[in-house]
Amino acid sequence: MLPAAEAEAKILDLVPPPTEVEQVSLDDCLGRVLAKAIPSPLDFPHWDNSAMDGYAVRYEDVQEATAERPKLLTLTETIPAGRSPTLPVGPGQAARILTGSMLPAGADTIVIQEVTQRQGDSVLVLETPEPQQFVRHRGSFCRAGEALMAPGLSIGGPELAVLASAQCLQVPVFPQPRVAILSTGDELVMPDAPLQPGQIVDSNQYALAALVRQAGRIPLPLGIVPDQPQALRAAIQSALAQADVIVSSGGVSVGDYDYVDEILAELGATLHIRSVAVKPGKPLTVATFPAERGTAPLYFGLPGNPVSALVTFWRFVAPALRKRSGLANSWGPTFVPATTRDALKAGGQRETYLWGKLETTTQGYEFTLAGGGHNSGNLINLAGTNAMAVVPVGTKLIAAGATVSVMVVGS
Ligand SMILES: Nc1nc2c(c(=O)[nH]1)N[C@H]1C(S)=C(S)[C@@H](COP(=O)(O)OP(=O)(O)OC[C@H]3O[C@@H](n4cnc5c(N)ncnc54)[C@H](O)[C@@H]3O)O[C@H]1N2
Ligand code: MOO
Ligand SMILES: [Mg+2]
Repeated sequence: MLPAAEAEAKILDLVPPPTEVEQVSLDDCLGRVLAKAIPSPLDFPHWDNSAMDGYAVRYEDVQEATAERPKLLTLTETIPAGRSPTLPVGPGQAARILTGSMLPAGADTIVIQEVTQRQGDSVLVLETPEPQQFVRHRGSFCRAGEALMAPGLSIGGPELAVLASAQCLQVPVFPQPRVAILSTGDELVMPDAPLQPGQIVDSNQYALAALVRQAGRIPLPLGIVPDQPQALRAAIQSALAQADVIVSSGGVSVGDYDYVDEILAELGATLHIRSVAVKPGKPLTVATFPAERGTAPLYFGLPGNPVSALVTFWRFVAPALRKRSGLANSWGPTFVPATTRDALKAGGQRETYLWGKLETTTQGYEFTLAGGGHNSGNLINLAGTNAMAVVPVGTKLIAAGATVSVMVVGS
């Protein structure tokens, strides 16, 4: 059994970063990954402008202004945002300026209106400002030609704002990996089928498609595959034709109907991992197919137990998808140190994941174990949780009140 950290590193080594680039319109690129650096077409700010409502002045005119000896300046004009100044500010003059307005020639400093007194077409300055105060200088945020953003960034609200500001209407992004999802098992039926004795609903299909979609990738749910070698072979071949990553659940242990590894080998795949020292999730299969076009397809055979499938997805598949999507770094899951409110028990043989709720308190992170059975077949008490406490190999008990590493998995 491979230790979890080694399995993660091995999996990430198998995943090449994407090389193809596609152009997507600005309106459609939320959640995509930027494929190229975006050079700035212009200076940010585009021109010197005011950060406050007040008066644009020449510093030398007001450097000795006080409430007792205010400085009187003659107003040239009012400059609203969105219009160019029409007059320079000469000695003894000021322009009325609003936040975001362009600085007029000659002015170098903004005096906020709170420290002035308006007198018709003139203004009294009652305080000496700092030189150049409240001026946002042209190019001080980013100069034309410099990179606005590096490749590998996930495009969210701030990134969209930058792209829009730079008038980048077509955005270079990496193609999204297509992730085929297969459920193996003769006992599985769709949620609308009446359950016969021995049958259960294929819940993994829903859970895994949701996690793929939440990760911003495209799930291809390919349905239920019976425990028959021919059917499994055909399903994997069909998945290979459509997907970059294949995620199956079930059929990877040592049972009489666990055919996944055997079929993968028959189809020419290289099996890199067959079991990992995690609980739940031990019988995890990771394989690659020879690359026929572009990148070698990656296969994850997750264990069928519902919690095992999700834990192995969060711990191993999600990082691989992040790297495969072109994200620059931080592929691994997020682990935070938390105080556990409950005692955490484990067997000590495998790194053990116990699900529960992570909360932020004034004391820091706190973890509460989900009530009910911590059994890899129990998906019921997984609902409403957002984290997994990790009990390391060799540890059988983490006492209540002690610190534990917690993997953050959702909201
Ligand atoms: N003799 C041994 N038996 C088992 C071992 C072992 O080491 N020696 N490992 C156990 C562990 S740990 C796990 S985890 C499971 C993994 O089994 P498989 O990946 O082969 O999965 P299946 O046998 O097909 O199913 C296991 C379990 O999960 C249910 N299942 C399967 N698919 C779904 C689905 N899509 N939705 C909901 N539930 C699903 C299935 O009905 C079984 O109950 O093996 C242990 N056995
Ligand atoms: O690894 Mo299994 O996932 O313990 O139930
Ligand atoms: Mg089995």
